[in-house]
Amino acid sequence: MYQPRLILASQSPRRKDILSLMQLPFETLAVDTDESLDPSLAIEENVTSIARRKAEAASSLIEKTGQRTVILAADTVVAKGNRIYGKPAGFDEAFGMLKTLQNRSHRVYTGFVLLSGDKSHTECVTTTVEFEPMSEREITRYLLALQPYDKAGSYGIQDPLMACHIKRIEGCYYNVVGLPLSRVCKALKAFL
Ligand SMILES: Cc1cn([C@H]2C[C@H](O)[C@@H](COP(=O)(O)OP(=O)(O)OP(=O)(O)O)O2)c(=O)[nH]c1=O
Repeated sequence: MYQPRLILASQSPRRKDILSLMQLPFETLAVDTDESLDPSLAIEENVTSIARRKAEAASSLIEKTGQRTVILAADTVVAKGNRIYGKPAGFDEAFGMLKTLQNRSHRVYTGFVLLSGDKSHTECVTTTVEFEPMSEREITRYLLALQPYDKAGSYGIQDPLMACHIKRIEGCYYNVVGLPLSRVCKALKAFL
C-alpha cells in the first residue's frame, strides 16, 4: 500500500512518544521557530499559528522527492483566566507559575497543524486540569527534582512527583503532554 512520508516537526521527546503510540512509521525534524505570542490573538489562534509556523518551517527544509509528505506540528500553552504560561526562564519564574496555578482549575491548549502540499488541517484542543494544592515546599521540591523548564506552565503532568498533585482532568490527557492523540489520529486519516 502506498504510504506518504509522515514527518513530526518537533524536538519534543513527549510528542515523539505520543505519536509512536499510533504505530505508524514517521520521522522527526527539529525546527527552530519564533514561538512568541501575539496578545491581540485568542489563545487558540496563538497556538495554531505557532504550530503552522513550525509546520511551514519544516516544509521549507524537506528535500522534495516524488513521495508525498505529511507534516505534523504542534504547540502547547497553559492558561489561567487571561494569563498565558509558556516555558519558564528558570526556577523563579517556574515557582511563580506553579503558585498561580494552585487553587483553581486551569486549561492546557494544544494547537496542531497537518500540512501536505496545498492541503492542511488546523485544530486546537483544550484540557482542563486542577491541582491538589501544593505547598511552597512541595513546589520547590518538584522544581529542583524535575527541572521542568522545557514545559509549558512549568510542570509535566506525566512526572511522578507531579502526578500525585493532579486532582482532576477533563479532556484528553495526551493533549496536556503535547499532542491530542485521538484528534490527531482522526485528522490524519484524511491525509494517509
Ligand atoms: C503542561 C505540560 C506541557 N508539557 C510539554 C509539552 C510540550 O513539549 C511543551 C510545550 O512546549 P512547545 O513549544 O509546545 O513544544 P516543545 O518546544 O517542547 O517542542 P517543539 O516545539 O519542538 O514541538 O510542554 C508536558 O510535557 N507536560 C505537561 O503537563
